[in-house]
Amino acid sequence: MRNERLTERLYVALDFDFMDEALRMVDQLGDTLRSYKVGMQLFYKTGPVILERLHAEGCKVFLDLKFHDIPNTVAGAAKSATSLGVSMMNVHAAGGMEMMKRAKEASVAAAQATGAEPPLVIAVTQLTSTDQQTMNNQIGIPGTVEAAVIRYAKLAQAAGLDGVVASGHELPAIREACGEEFVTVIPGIRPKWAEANDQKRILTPADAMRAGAHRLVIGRPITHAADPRDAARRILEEMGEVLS
Ligand SMILES: O=c1ccn([C@@H]2O[C@H](COP(=O)(O)O)[C@@H](O)[C@H]2O)c(=O)[nH]1
Repeated sequence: MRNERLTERLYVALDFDFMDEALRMVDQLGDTLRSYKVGMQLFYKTGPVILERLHAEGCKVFLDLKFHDIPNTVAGAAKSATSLGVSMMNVHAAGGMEMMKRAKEASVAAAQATGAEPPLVIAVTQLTSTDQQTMNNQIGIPGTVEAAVIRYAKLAQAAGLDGVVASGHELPAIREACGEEFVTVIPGIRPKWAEANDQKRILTPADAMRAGAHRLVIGRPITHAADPRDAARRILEEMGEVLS
């Protein structure tokens, strides 16, 4: 996975209200980037047609709907999402072992039924917008964020999932606990020149690559930039410098 081309290791979050805006961004970025994340904001407005349009452009899609429900419902959602041809989808690790296991099994079965490559199914651990204080005092999870993330990551791995979404801060501990092959997808990425916005556990693209991230997810530093293509190029350059 680390041998993937740089452009395949950076997913741009298409957090837009309308399909036209999202497709304009894809057009603007051109061949600089071809991997996109579609989340709730856009998918709930457009439905699967946005995925068809991105696939028709030859882009890879991470469907970020963060399923969290009873195992039977999440298994059904994973089956439906797999039929949409996405290359990666996610569930909340807080849904527990059976929910995650059923999601992965349903996804593999749905892909096998059509002879398609099964998507990666990964688990969201602790959102990058939460810090220690919020986690302990509001959500009520005791201990450090890192300990909570590792607990979720080990549970996801035991459930047969392919990897996790976490912040770059926990990367070394995840690699130690779950091994090098367990996929790490890292949002909360902020180049030095970008604002943090609502993200709390942030890392620069270079630091995340140095810490061993498989894939980065970046939205606003690219999509809200005056020149998104230039922002994407600068980020890819920063990632590339670490690898060279
Ligand atoms: O812990 C998480 C899980 C998912 N996300 C998603 O990633 C992008 C980040 O966008 P930015 O504009 O770069 O902040 C966004 O779509 C989130 O839904 C996350 O940030 N943290």
